[in-house]
Amino acid sequence: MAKPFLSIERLTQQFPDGAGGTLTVFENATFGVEKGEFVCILGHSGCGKSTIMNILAGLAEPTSGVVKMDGFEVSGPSLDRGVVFQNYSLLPWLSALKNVTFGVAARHKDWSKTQVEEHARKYLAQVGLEGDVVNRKPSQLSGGMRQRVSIARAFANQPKLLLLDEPFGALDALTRGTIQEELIKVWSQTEQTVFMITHDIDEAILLSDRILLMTNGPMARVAESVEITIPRPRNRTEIVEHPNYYAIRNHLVQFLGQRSKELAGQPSSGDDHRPETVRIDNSEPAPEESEPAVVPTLRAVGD
Ligand SMILES: Nc1ncnc2c1ncn2[C@@H]1O[C@H](COP(=O)(O)OP(=O)(O)OP(=O)(O)O)[C@@H](O)[C@H]1O
Repeated sequence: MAKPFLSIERLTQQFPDGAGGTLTVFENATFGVEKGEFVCILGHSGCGKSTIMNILAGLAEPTSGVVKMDGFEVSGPSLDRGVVFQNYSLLPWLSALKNVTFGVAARHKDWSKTQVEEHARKYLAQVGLEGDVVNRKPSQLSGGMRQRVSIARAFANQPKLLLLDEPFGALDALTRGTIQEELIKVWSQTEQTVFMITHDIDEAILLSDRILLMTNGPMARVAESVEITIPRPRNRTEIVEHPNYYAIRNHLVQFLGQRSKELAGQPSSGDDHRPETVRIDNSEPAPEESEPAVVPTLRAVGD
């Protein structure tokens, strides 16, 4: 089988537990991400999502296991992997525009100043930042605007892999909704590969091609890969009308509310440690002469 663009193989992370022992946060995490795919990871606090993200970014080393991108092992940070954190991480002394041109100029040393600026302005405009506002410093922008600059900066650098660590976590619901749609727009125009952490189930369904589900830590693992069988383009108001929406949502809620605990600490069933693929599709006619479809038990559990 061909290797995916991004391949995470048997990643294990241990830390000292503070009492002289060892804490195994996750064990043998194994999954792939295809080129151009948008994948979200969901799991309870402490299962190791940010640790996985830091390893993918090259900011941390796993205890064991490897990450390969385009066939090469990832080690150390690189312009090929862009990261957007929750807390914006903009350079406070530079304007919004300069925060974006900074990376673009570093990546395209042969471009003229005008070329760099046009490129940066194009990405800022895609997230709704046009005109004089791009000359403001981060302290003169709202939280939502700052996060828009972070997203524009990340996409403008055109990394092979974009890592988003709860990029909307600090935003109010309305701003969050608008920026989610802007993110979809930029992503669909660039076809970049995105790996994102979120705690928001509806956000994950809206944005993802696939959602990875982690069991609770310690000894967490990536247990399921849930396909989002809802066609694009998607928008927040119409997506809930799709026949698959609540079936997928209930499956995710049930996993996070119940199965993530039940499966905690259990080793993966197969030798390859890959997550089980879950495909829920009520919009397809049932194929004839096939096994009866396994319908996941639906159970309402509060978030
Ligand atoms: N440098 C470190 N040293 C020791 N323990 C650490 C270190 N970094 C993370 N941990 C521990 O590893 C576990 C996983 O942390 P991580 O931040 O990756 O979880 P998470 O799933 O992203 O959580 P959240 O959803 O709350 O952000 C936690 O128990 C945390 O205390």
